[in-house]
Parts: sequence; C-alpha cells; structure tokens
Amino acid sequence: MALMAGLRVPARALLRSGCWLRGAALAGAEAAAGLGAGVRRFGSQRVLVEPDPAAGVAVVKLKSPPVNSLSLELLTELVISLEKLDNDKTFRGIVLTSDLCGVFSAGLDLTELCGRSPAHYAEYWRALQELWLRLYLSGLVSVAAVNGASPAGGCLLCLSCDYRVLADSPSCVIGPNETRLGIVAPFWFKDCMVNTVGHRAAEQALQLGTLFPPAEALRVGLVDQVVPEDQVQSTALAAMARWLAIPDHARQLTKSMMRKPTADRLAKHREADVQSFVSFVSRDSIQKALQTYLEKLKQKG
Ligand SMILES: CC/C=C\C/C=C\C/C=C\C=C\CC(=O)SCCNC(=O)CCNC(=O)[C@H](O)C(C)(C)COP(=O)(O)OP(=O)(O)OC[C@H]1O[C@@H](n2cnc3c(N)ncnc32)[C@H](O)[C@@H]1OP(=O)(O)O
Repeated sequence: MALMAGLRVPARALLRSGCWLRGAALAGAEAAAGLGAGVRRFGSQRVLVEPDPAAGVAVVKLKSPPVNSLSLELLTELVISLEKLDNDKTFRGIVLTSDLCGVFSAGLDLTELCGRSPAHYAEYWRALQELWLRLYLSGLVSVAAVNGASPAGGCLLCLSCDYRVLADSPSCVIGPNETRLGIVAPFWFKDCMVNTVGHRAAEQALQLGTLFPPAEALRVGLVDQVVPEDQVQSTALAAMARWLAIPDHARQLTKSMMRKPTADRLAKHREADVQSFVSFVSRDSIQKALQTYLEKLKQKG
C-alpha cells in the first residue's frame, strides 16, 4: 500500500493510474485528430463517455479502480450513461471498454454481496437486472473492447454486447467462474452463454467455472476477435463501422427478434428473480464461501 494525500492507495491502483496518464496523452492525440474541437467528454465519476458525434459513436470507459468491480454505484452510473446515449439520436453505437490497465471488470462487487441486509441485496440485484436489460436490448450497436480480465459479471457485460474484441494477453481471461466461488450464475447469464457459445460449451463452462485465455475464448466463440492489446480499441471501432453500415431499423428489429425472448424471461419474472437471489445469497454457507474468497483475494494482493 502507498500513502497518498492521507488515503491508503493500493500500489496496484497507482500502477494502473499509468493508464490514466496514457489516457491523458490519448486525449491530446484525439484533440489533434479533431475529436477535441467542440466535442466534450461527459459521464460520471466511474463512467467516462468519449463521444464522437461525427461518427455517431461513443466510447464508454469503466473507471472504477482498482478492478471495475460492479458496485451499486458503478451499475447505477452505467445505466444512466447508457440511457442517455440510447435516447440521443446523435449516437448509433457504443464501444464499451475499461479505463484501467489489465482489468476490464472483475464482475460483481463481492463487498456488495457480503454482510449486507436483505434490502441491500434486493436493491443491488435490481440494479444489475436493470443494467443487463438495458445493454442487452439497446438499439445501439454495442461492441465490447475487452482490454483486461473479465470474469463472471464482467463476462456477462461483454456477452450483452453485439460484438467482442479481446486483447491477446495471458491475463485477459474471460468466462463464467461463479461455481469456483461456490455460487451460481443467474439463469439469464446462463441464457446469454447458451445463445453465444451453444448449449454444450455453455454447460461445461458454467459447471466448471472456466476462465478462458484469449485463444480458447475465440475458439469456443465467447469472443469474436483476439488482437494485440494496443489494437483492441481500433479493432472495435473498425468492427463498429461494419455494423453501422447496416440500416438501423433493419438491424434493430433483427436484434430485438433474436434477443427479446431471452430478455422477456427475466423481464416477466424480475421480482421472483430478486427474491431467489436474496434468499440464495443470505444463506450462511454462501456468505461464508464469499467471505473466504474475498479474503483470499485480499491476501493475494
Ligand atoms: C438461485 C440463483 C438465483 C440467483 C443467482 C444467485 C447467485 C448469483 C450470485 C452472484 C453472481 C456473481 C457473479 C460475479 O460476478 S461474482 C465475482 C466474480 N469475480 C471474480 O472472481 C474476480 C475476482 N478478482 C480477480 O480475479 C482479480 O482481482 C482480477 C483478475 C480481476 C484482477 O487481478 P489483480 O491482480 O489486478 O487485482 P487483485 O489484487 O486481485 O485485486 C485488487 C483489489 O480488488 C479487490 N477485488 C478484486 N475483485 C473483486 C470483486 N469482484 N469484488 C470486490 N473486490 C474485488 C481485491 O480484493 C483487491 O482488494 P485490496 O486492494 O486487496 O483491498
């Protein structure tokens, strides 16, 4: 741990801030490329939105150090940003990526699932459902530029997008590792897996809690492209251009036809799903398993 301005800041977070410095340099490059002129970044504390109105695309960056775990705050801020972009006719597509080095998203924030009240668990789960439904059914083209590890809930975010580009680095693992924590992915995560990689591959990955390295993720169809780390965003933007070449109304109706039945399974039973989660996560055995996992993570650090 390093001490900074009276706050305990993990050394890893300071290292990752190297990415933010690189981000500042990139901002200069963007300005030089014309993005700066009259185009302003917006967003919130944990979600940075870099709009390119001329292209109709916004790059949405998760920036909740140290690992972009999906806290209630991050979920809420992401929903708000997506809603804003969905309702703004300027935009036809988003690239979802991470502003941190080496991590796309660590999945659900385990501190939200440990030692809290049933009311808190319910609020948290509703926020996660809201984010998934909004992203999964968004009329915008969504491309995930997966520039870091993306376990469990991080993988769900990627699967909710239309297209996935993963960085070719051994640390960039992606997959549904829930069972390894002693927990169970919700049925709508399972459905997303099945829709993406097929029943057999999904069943194996979900039961075994597999975290796929890039080449395996590509082979199984969990991601669509694997490219060198420094080409993830440009490749995502190139993919976006291909998707944007299709008329919106035809693509959107097709997307809805493909995805609505899956989304409706949750939309029609949201409250039952909340209650099922609350009773599952409140069990002593699950609380113990989550605490133990969280402690192991902290000791590793
Ligand atoms: C009946 C059924 C009904 C409904 C469904 C029921 C239940 C479903 C319930 C839950 C579903 C959950 C899905 C999930 O997403 S669970 C989360 C799974 N995520 C993980 O396993 C990832 C764990 N993290 C890592 O593997 C690594 O941190 C990493 C690869 C992402 C990054 O590695 P680094 O070496 O770069 O960083 P670390 O040193 O490991 O971590 C830094 C720091 O961050 C803390 N942390 C990491 N991950 C999480 C997390 N997910 N939540 C909270 N905090 C996390 C870690 O402890 C370190 O903290 P300190 O700095 O030491 O304090």
